[in-house]
Amino acid sequence: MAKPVSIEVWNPSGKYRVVSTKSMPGTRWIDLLVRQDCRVEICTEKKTILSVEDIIALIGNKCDGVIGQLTEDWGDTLFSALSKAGGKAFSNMAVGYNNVDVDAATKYGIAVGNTPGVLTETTAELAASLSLAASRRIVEADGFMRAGLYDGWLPHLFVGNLLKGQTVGVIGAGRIGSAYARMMIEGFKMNLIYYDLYQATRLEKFVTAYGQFLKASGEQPVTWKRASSMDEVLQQADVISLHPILDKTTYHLINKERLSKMKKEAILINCSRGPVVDEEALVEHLKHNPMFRVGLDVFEDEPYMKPGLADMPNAIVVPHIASASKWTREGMATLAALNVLGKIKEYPTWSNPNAVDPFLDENSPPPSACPSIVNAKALGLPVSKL
Ligand SMILES: NC(=O)c1ccc[n+]([C@@H]2O[C@H](COP(=O)([O-])OP(=O)(O)OC[C@H]3O[C@@H](n4cnc5c(N)ncnc54)[C@H](O)[C@@H]3O)[C@@H](O)[C@H]2O)c1
Ligand SMILES: O=C(O)[C@H](O)CO
Repeated sequence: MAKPVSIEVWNPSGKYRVVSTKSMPGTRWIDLLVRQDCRVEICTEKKTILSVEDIIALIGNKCDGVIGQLTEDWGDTLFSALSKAGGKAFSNMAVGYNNVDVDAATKYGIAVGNTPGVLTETTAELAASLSLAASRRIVEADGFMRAGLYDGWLPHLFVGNLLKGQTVGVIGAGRIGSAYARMMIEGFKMNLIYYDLYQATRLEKFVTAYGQFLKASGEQPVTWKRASSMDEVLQQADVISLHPILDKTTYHLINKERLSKMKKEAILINCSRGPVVDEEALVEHLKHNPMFRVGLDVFEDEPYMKPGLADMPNAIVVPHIASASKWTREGMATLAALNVLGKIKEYPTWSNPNAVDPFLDENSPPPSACPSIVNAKALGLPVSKL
């Protein structure tokens, strides 16, 4: 028998039971659920990653919907348990949902929500921060200062790379990849080369217009190129940032062979998902190429790092914090709660999950719609006309 899991309860007499596997930032998400007659149960277990068994215990015999986290394994077992408990909806508090078996959810008629849009700029800002930190060796230099090693200015001390005029490579030019590209182009006047399965038309138009503006101001214009293969990006770019989804096509997209195609002094940034990079091959590459640098927010076996990575001075590592701004995390909690609430209330799905601002305005009630349901089509859910 599954052991009991500790919880905090809001609105005990609410008609619909909604479980959140973690405490989430802000209180708006709780208020919105409570106002619509939900009893909200928040798991208060101390351990960071809940097991399938823990979550089954949380779901119990009657549960209308669950808000879960990207660290949890939402497969057939959990969707079967949720369906038996009368559940209709699950939402990840994340845009990525590689931890969710969407087909299994669809089989049980359960909607799967995610939280796009609200974290686009925040995640892109961390990728940009890592790009700067790696190119100017900020973390190494900080450690040097704190160790009391600085004894005066020297011409060779922590010499890094100038970004201006160099080429930024983006692999996966979707929402976040495009926002990152704009930051690097507008901020540092870098040229763009990108690879995606689809054409990033808006991004191309932006770079063209910005290039014309620079030219008209007597400056060197920036340029863009859509690469016909990923290797073209790897060979030509000075800074490469990875922003695809994680699926079978992107698993170990960056491996030993592909690393060897990159420039010796290139910078690689990963704020997508850890398994997009073969981390063992990366550690070897870092060892043999001291001027090659990486900035990593995500890891292949989170929360662990592959042996040797933490010892590499040419690696900057942060613990999956790319979306960690207060506004964004509160917004993610709101979108996840509204996905679950909307399905319970049989609201239609929002027509454009990239335009979620109306759900985030704290001064007005959110639209009566589910902000983003990834299996809406498969479930035949209606689309909002709002
Ligand atoms: N580190 C973090 O905290 C953090 C935060 C947000 C998102 N993410 C990750 O970033 C991912 C992207 O988010 P998004 O909102 O930009 O999604 P998105 O769907 O807008 O963009 C993903 C892009 O990847 C492209 N793509 C898919 N397969 C590809 C392939 N084989 N080769 C090249 N491109 C491919 C798609 O065409 C799409 O343009 C999420 O799925 C998530 O895993 C991480
Ligand atoms: O996919 C996501 O949303 C991130 O990994 C966490 O913000």
